[in-house]
Amino acid sequence: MTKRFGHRTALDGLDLDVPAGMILGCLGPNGAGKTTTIRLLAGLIRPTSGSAMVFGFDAADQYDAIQRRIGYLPGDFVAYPDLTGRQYLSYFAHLYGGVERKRIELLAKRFDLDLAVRIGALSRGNRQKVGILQAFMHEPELLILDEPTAGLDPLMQREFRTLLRETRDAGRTVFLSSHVMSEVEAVADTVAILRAGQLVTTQSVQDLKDRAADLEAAFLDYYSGQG
Ligand SMILES: Nc1ncnc2c1ncn2[C@@H]1O[C@H](COP(=O)(O)OP(=O)(O)OP(=O)(O)O)[C@@H](O)[C@H]1O
Repeated sequence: MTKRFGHRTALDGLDLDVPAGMILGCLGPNGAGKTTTIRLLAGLIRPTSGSAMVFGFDAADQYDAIQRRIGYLPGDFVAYPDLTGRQYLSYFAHLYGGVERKRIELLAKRFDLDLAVRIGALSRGNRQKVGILQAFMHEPELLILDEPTAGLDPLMQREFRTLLRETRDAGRTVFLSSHVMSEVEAVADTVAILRAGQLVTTQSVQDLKDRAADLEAAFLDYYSGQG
């Protein structure tokens, strides 16, 4: 895929496969094209050339065919401030074709989120939890998550990682972006590194661990173009 915004090239011929049943972590410096990739996969924007195929459907042109099968968490998650978490999630549950209320309540309990509070009155991390529930509650086959742990405290990050592993172990697929190599290392099976709109490398996390004595240093080399 190539995506241009005016004269600016956000993605420059990106060719990437996300294997089913895996967690793929997408890393890269600011402006590398991670969010653009995610928005293309989620069918929110159209590539300038090329295509994003999800379950064999064109994500932008055949969005209706994939909508209920994906869970999307935007990087800048914002929700209607006047609704409570419960009202907001019920609305989306309806759009998704129905979600068991019990499942929403269980997820909320797990993340220590009070669904009776107005979203506008929640802290940033607690708002992010509403976004996480929205993405996961209908148990989609593919999760597309833009910096999902932003704002979460360490305990909640740990809970979120457990949820990701359960999701993968249930045979579902996760594509997530992150700035934090240690986060990707902790959960992902595969890492894709973008730089300046291009794919620098895709590698299994285990391979990287085996090869690099200092993983953080290896990643920084990739980031800066030395790798
Ligand atoms: N709507 C837009 N209009 C113009 N330029 C855009 C738009 N969206 C993204 N870009 C540009 O495309 C490039 C890639 O941006 P993108 O947000 O995908 O990067 P990123 O890897 O997610 O960065 P970060 O780590 O800072 O979130 C940047 O140069 C950005 O300025």
